[in-house]
Amino acid sequence: MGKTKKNVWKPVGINLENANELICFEQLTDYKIVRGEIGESNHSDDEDVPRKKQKRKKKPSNSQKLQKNAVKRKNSNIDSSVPHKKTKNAVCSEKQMPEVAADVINSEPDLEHVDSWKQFSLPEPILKALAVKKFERPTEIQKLTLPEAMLKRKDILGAAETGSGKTLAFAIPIVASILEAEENGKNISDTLWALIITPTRELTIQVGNHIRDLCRFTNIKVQEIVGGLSVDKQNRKLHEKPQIIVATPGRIWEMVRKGQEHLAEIHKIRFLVIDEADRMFEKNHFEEFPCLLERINHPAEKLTTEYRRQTFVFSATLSLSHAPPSYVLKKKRNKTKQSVKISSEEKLKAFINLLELKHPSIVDITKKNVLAEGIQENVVLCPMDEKDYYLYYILKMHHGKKIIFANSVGCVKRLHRLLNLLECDPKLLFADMAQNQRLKNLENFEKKPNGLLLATDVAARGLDIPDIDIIIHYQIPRTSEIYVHRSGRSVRGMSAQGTSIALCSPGENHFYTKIRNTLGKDQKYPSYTIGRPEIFAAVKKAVDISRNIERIETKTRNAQLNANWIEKCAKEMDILLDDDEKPEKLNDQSRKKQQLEIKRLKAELRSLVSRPVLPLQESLKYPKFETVQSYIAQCSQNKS
Ligand SMILES: Nc1ncnc2c1ncn2[C@@H]1O[C@H](COP(=O)(O)OP(=O)(O)OP(=O)(O)O)[C@@H](O)[C@H]1O
Repeated sequence: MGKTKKNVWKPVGINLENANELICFEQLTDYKIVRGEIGESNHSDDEDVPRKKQKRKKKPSNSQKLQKNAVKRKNSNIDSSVPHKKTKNAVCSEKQMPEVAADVINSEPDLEHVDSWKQFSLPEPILKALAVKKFERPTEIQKLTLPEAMLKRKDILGAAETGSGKTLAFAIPIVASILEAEENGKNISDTLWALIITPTRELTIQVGNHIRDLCRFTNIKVQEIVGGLSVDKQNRKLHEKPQIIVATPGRIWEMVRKGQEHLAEIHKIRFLVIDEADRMFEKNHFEEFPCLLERINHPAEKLTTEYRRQTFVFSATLSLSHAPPSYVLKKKRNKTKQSVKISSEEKLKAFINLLELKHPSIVDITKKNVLAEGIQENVVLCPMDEKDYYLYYILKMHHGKKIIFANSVGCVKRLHRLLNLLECDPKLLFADMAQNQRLKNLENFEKKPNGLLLATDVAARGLDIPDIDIIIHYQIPRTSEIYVHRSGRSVRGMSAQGTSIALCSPGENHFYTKIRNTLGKDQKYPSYTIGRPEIFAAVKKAVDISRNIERIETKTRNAQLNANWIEKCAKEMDILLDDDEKPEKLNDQSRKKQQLEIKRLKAELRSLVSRPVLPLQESLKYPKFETVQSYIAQCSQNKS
């Protein structure tokens, strides 16, 4: 809701006999929506104006946008209070970092704050970058990985909860190794040194930015290579010969296959990182990934000790063990006549064999329940067709940033239409969307304190967006891994808290039970409570109206599409349709009637959704239900 100005409240005549806890109903008239910090409405006309103006401006290219984002991130992290002193390693030319250079070069981060990193003998530019980020001490996974990777030069299989800092655990050894090689007089400024593979484009860009942050006091070049953006532009970027490439498997393989010059010696990379490794090795996904691995591990190119490569394999669910899917189970049972459950050790062994790793260090600090500490879990058990009520209720009752996950694109699209009608301003993210739209939606979501993202599992892994309060599983995910990763979008870095709410219909109950079993939880479901039944009733009404509008609009749209298709086919085949073959179309009168009905429903809906659900100034950060309860108690005291 926006803040209101010039409010005029007018009593509304409604029968309140059965609404015990309801205080009153009023209609707000003569108001003006002012964009506020909490819950901006997408219905407001104010929002459209600058957008239209922006359209006229020449749009920046995608790569410009990405670069701008990277710069924005850099600037937001820079502590400019202390003067800068150039050091041997930190030869950062102003030409290379034009926009950040001024701040960075004039500031000398205080290395006292990063004392606890000094045990790893990190090069000074890395310590400075950590100081700028205010990362005072390593996280657990970093503490355990760095000595193995940097001092013992081991391959690593790393498993730690979501949001625990795995990116730096593999990035620091790479950057340190480049700096060390330079220090030893090697000219490797144009050498492809490390390749990092991640499963999604957004994650690739995020990891690229993260590493660029780490390299801000160096000359190291980092480049992202992802599908969906121009191949030519990315080709040009590779002509700059980046030392670190972060990529999705499909696009990088395409470029390797086509003989891209900088990738010609990909078998000589010193570091290979497979982030979200369990996802990368999933059957029928990333078909190009085995080809890429084969090229990197080409037997004819057996490397001398000089080129010994280190491989880092990371994921929050790397060692999560559970029974395979039922269809695999059935097949195996027929053969072995016994139940098969892959153990954590077997799973890790499979990665070691697939990647041909020799004596890797296994750093597995996942806890029994795998989920990140600080995530509060809840479940709503409800019939399928009531999920929309609970969803909207949760959105209305709790402030903060939220992500709604669904299993299919169709479901996400339907919810998008519904939540738009309910003025929740959801941003969409699914794999088939144009890449620039995906990035734009993510950026818009990130910016808003009460942002709402509606996504498929393309957003489930790795995305590191600060301050996400609530994750809603609109549909129960089919695997425990997805549940862990989805929920893990809410608790990032040190000392964060978040909530994961699953909407579970009777038909999904066995999936939910299986997830709980795999994650070692007991069978007592942590139930979500409806604190305000009267609000739930109002929410239900609004959802019903929206569904009604959505149903009418979808029906009309589908009928129109069908009619167009039949007519197009008939024209292409040069066939004249008989009257009874012609697709049914609404006549003018029916169309007008339908439009009036939609108009009426929309007006009714608007009056419902424009009213604040809770007349409290205070924001209801989940799960502070006691705030509502004490408000009700206070109101009834005032009444009596
Ligand atoms: N030592 C540190 N101190 C404070 N914050 C840190 C530290 N290391 C990393 N972070 C921050 O923690 C957040 C999560 O880090 P990162 O994205 O690497 O987690 P992750 O373990 O890879 O999570 P996921 O499994 O979900 O991909 C990031 O915002 C990162 O900047």
